[in-house]
Amino acid sequence: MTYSVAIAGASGYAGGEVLRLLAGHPEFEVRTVTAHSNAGQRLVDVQPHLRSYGDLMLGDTTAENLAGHDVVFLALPHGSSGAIAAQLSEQALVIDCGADHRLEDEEDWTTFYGGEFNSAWTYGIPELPLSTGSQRDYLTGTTRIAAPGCNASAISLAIAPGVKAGLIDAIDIVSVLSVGPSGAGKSLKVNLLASEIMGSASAYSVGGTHRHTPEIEQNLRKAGAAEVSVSMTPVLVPMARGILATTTARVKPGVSLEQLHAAWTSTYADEPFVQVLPVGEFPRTADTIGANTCLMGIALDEHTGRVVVVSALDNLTKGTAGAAIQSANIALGLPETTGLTTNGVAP
Ligand SMILES: NC(=O)C1=CN([C@@H]2O[C@H](COP(=O)(O)OP(=O)(O)OC[C@H]3O[C@@H](n4cnc5c(N)ncnc54)[C@H](OP(=O)(O)O)[C@@H]3O)[C@@H](O)[C@H]2O)C=CC1
Ligand SMILES: CC(=O)N[C@@H](CCC(=O)OP(=O)(O)O)C(=O)O
Repeated sequence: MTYSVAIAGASGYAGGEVLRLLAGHPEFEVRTVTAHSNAGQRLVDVQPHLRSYGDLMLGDTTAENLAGHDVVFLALPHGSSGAIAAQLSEQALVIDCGADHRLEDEEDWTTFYGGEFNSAWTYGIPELPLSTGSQRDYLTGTTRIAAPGCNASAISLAIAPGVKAGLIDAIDIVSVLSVGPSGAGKSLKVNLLASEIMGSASAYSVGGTHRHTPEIEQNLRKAGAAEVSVSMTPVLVPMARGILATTTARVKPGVSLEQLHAAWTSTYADEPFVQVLPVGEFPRTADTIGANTCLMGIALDEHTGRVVVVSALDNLTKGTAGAAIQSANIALGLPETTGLTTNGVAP
């Protein structure tokens, strides 16, 4: 069966990555693409790397233009997808790449985002370990999916195995991330100019203010944490895409590196897209670019009694579009890996 697909926000980075991946998806046929300021242009003129779409035109992002498709990907700014999604058929599979449907707690939404609160949809990290099973179990047959935040994916996947196995103390999780500017989208911002970014590294959302904090804590509660607190600090670095998260947590007394490595390895043993490296090896963002993979390496800092997990992923692929397509595959009962690759581009 071929599913007809519409993509809203097709002129942006996330929408562009959905389109790049869907060009190789045998079951999905992209029929409609929409944009905002770029509506009325040819897709390829706005996204010149997407040559396979020929003369496909960008329409306006309206519920009418998105209606009548089997699958709709929304890659819109926060706060824009809630209203449009509410007008789409309940039969259509809708995947929101933005944050509008990720959080379950209205207070968290108000504190970190503000504006109208929308109810949470089925969360789109299939491999996320839950106290029983994994998030995959909830995705089959769903028609509404909230794709995850990219930093939230890198940190949640890195530390949830230790929470689930009861090997770490979830009340003191600290993560510092190196992130590329494409995570901030395509719109012009002074702090994202090449002249500001090249040759410099700068922290942002410092001091517990990053919007992904409640999303990660929500994930870790579902992994089994009774109490959880996460302190995360992203650092903007000069690489177009990619995230390298270094996440640490105190281990329970007597826990060894072998136990930690075994817990992480067994959690992801059957996962095609999450891979735990052998002891002593740590991932590079370069090996994940364009791939739907999250790679991670684990160490035990015996001096401080903390596990150190280094995880890498491409914010636009496994961090957004790849996770969205993987989750859509599961929802529709297709093989989960359809249209997705574990191979990146190198160098
Ligand atoms: N970039 C990333 O790594 C990640 C992004 N996401 C999420 O995906 C969504 C899209 O992000 P991203 O692609 O990076 O952002 P971009 O700024 O690159 O793209 C935004 C898209 O939304 C359209 N748009 C802008 N304003 C409006 C509006 N008022 N109404 C409707 N459409 C509008 C733009 O159209 P036009 O260009 O024509 O104006 C463009 O197609 C966001 O919610 C983001 O948080 C999630 C995870 C990671
Ligand atoms: C560099 C940069 O600004 N990165 C973004 C990543 C955003 C993302 O993952 O997506 P959502 O906005 O959909 O949550 C950030 O840290 O907020």
